[in-house]
Amino acid sequence: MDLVNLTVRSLKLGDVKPSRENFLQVERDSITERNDIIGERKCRLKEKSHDELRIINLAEVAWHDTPDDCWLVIYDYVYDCTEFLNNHPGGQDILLEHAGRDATLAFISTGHSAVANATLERYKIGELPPEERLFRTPNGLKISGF
Ligand code: HEM
Repeated sequence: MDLVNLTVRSLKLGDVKPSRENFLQVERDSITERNDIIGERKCRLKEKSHDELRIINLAEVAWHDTPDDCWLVIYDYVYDCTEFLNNHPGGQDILLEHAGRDATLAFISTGHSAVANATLERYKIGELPPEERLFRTPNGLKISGF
């Protein structure tokens, strides 16, 4: 495209004035889109029901203690953190130190945010059998507020 054509084109574009209504509609559309995305994320992070969770005991968790297969126990729930290793803001080494074991105290003492707690849900794959739980009683009641 030569210079004359370009100039004519930009003059034409300059004539198109965005109306206030168009602008508001674009805003409305983008807000609706954003709300849909947030809603979808909330759904995905919704707490898994007990029926969806597999009972996994500590002996089984212990087998998953490598960078290719890293499970952690936090608050009596079992998490497969393998895919999260490279994305953990605290680094992967600290997760690997607890691979195959209970990491609840380490997780609490680091003072993780609400975002971190919500992120956990994504990796939840099961829960400990009632007799191995520390934070929830066998009838499902929580012992501590978490
Ligand atoms: C699946 C389990 C875990 C998830 C989803 C997770 C998530 C996160 C997130 C989102 C952050 C950013 C700060 C925040 O929002 O709180 C963070 C930071 C951190 N995490 Fe974790 N974490 C997990 C397990 C652990 C464990 C077991 C430890 C062991 C001590 C740990 C140690 C840290 C540290 C030291 C930081 C701070 C990094 C910094 O500020 O430089 N995390 N984690």
